[in-house]
Amino acid sequence: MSGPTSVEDTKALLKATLRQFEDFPAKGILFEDILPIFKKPHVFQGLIDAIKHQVETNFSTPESKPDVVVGLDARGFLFGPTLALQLGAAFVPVRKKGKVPGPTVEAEFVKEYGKDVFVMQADAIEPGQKVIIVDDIIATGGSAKAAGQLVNMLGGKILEYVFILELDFLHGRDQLDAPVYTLLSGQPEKLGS
Ligand SMILES: O=P(O)(O)OC[C@H]1O[C@H](OP(=O)(O)OP(=O)(O)O)[C@H](O)[C@@H]1O
Ligand SMILES: Nc1ncnc2[nH]cnc12
Ligand SMILES: [Mg+2]
Repeated sequence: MSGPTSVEDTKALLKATLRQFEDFPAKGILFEDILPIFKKPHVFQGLIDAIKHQVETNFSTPESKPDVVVGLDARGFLFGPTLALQLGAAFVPVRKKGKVPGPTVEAEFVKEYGKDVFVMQADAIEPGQKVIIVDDIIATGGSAKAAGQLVNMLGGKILEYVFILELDFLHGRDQLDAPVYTLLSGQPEKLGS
């Protein structure tokens, strides 16, 4: 079949493309592997088209259109820049500590299997710019919350958070200060359940 794929078809394709690995990177974690998406151009294209459609539907006027897509180091970098180009928006990376020169802002966070520090260049976002924050997965929400804190520190206005997959039993979205859009949700609460 050729031509554009519907959002429902894209969700089914994404679900069929993700892989799970038990006990990675730590015992008890069921790891959701998104990398196979990028081996299949039609699945990657469907992902971008579905998110673009959602953003353009919800923020359709020139006044509401996003100025910036913020992507989270590292897996948010795999599709954030492509999405930004498609939306006619800038791309700004949130990086892990130790990689970014010049004046920066920082936020510490705890995630499903560890803790880290996110950093953004202090001139990356202008006050009042409208921002969409993207990442592959929301688990506890610690990473996305920290990214949101950085955007807020620079005076950006967060329109929404976008994820490919939500591990909904961890209720990560409850930590976030703007609407959340995810294409897929769900995961068994415990390995083997
Ligand atoms: O909702 P949370 O509990 O914060 O977890 C979600 C985050 O964890 C993973 O990143 P990770 O830093 O592990 O790896 P990456 O560098 O490959 O993106 C994932 O890509 C999300 O960014
Ligand atoms: N279970 C999981 N699989 C992949 N990435 C993750 N990031 C946080 N939890 C994750
Ligand atoms: Mg990540």
